[in-house]
Amino acid sequence: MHYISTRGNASNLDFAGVTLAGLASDGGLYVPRAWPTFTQAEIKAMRGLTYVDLAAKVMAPFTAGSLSEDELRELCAAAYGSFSHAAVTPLTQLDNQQWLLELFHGPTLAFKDVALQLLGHLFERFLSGGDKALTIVGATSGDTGSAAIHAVAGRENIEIFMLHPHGRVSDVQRRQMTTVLAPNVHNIAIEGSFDDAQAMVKRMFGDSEVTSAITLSAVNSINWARLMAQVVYYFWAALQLGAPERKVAFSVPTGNFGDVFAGYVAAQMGLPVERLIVATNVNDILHRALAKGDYSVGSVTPTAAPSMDIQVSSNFERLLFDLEGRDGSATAERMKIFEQDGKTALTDAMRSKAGLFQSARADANEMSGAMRWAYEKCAEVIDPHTAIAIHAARNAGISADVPVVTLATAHPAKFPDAVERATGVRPSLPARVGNLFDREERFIVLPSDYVAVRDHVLGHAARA
Ligand SMILES: Cc1ncc(COP(=O)(O)O)c(C=O)c1O
Ligand SMILES: N[C@@H](CCOP(=O)(O)O)C(=O)O
Repeated sequence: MHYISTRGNASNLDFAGVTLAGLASDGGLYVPRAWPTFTQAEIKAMRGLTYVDLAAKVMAPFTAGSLSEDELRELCAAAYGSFSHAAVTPLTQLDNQQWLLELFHGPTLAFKDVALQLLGHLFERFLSGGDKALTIVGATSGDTGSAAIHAVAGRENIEIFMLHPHGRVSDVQRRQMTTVLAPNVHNIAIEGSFDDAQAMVKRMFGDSEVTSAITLSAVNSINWARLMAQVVYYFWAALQLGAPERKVAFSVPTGNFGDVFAGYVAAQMGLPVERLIVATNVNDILHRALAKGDYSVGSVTPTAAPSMDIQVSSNFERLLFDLEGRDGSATAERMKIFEQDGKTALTDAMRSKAGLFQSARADANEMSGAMRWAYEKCAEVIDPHTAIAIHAARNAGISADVPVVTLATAHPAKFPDAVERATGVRPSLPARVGNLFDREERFIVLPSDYVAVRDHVLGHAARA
């Protein structure tokens, strides 16, 4: 399998290459040269597989040339062995139509673990025996940070720098990062927003002072391997609900557009998907883009679903590339205008090509209402991000015979205050997380200034 950049001006790489590279050298994101597909018979034959076996089967076409299906299965077994539920990502029924896909049974209680536990093993495999030392730089609005840190803490030849917006993540989210005291972990609180942090991370990949000195890699969903691992659970859920004979709709709490893009990839591979519902909070740039063609950056409003307080969604570029007919120059031009002006308009033709997507926005009351509905009518305590997608799922007008699966992206105990306000229930942290509030924290605060952050990274980076 070969990978190309969405901006058409970087070397093509194999799977090992894109995993280590993270972002393409032209600023674009790597995508497979063509979407691999399964026949309906092949999908039917996946029924009944364990999560690990299914993961190896679904991902094998993407790793071909770098890892065999057997090698991949071994890595998946190691990655998913750390999950607290035997089903890895269990499916729970809410009512006659609504289902929850619980993605929070990994070590840090969010869907990020599904991909990042595997990515830790992939890094180790691709670095082993060589003399490369990797410097990972990532941005987090709360969940990627701890999942990535837990995946690489203490690993040899890797230093990780994680940027989070100072004071804008929950206490649990911050402590899940800052109480990991392994010497290769560097937490940086930025006096700015997640978008500021993400922009600095991307800028480092194009900065020759950085790239000539150290080998950079990414743990955010700009790294293709992240998305690849997230495709699996769409197959997992749909197969249990009757695929490939029956279509399934998914409702996805969305910020950086990675999780829902993984659903789009599953559909490109042949999974019968009825609809992908892109659910946003009041930071609704993606809702405006899909509903009206207006992809324009506004200012970020802090919400009780802080992981989705995002304006510039990295993976939307991967969709734009497909909507532009996989034309790298056209995508590069569009992204250049977007980076300059903070806006770009989707044509009607592009919007109609994106017809699999439907979008919705939930405000604070709608989010709380969905938490209350889940608790009072279905006896489920859900987190604020999941609630946004539940609100969208219940109001999407999907035909009653189509199951709707909401991706439950975080454990409610990550956001106890918001959950308690809505339901009266204060969820407690699972024992496996330990007592975060008794542990020492370590992080530094830096201004939202690219040079200050870059110099800090260069001063502490991994060197072979
Ligand atoms: C709990 C939670 N839900 C939803 C999202 C949004 O996912 P994505 O950025 O893949 O759109 C995030 C952040 O990524 C998150 O941490
Ligand atoms: N919500 C995310 C933001 C980063 O998203 P990613 O999927 O691109 O890593 C977070 O929790 O950090």
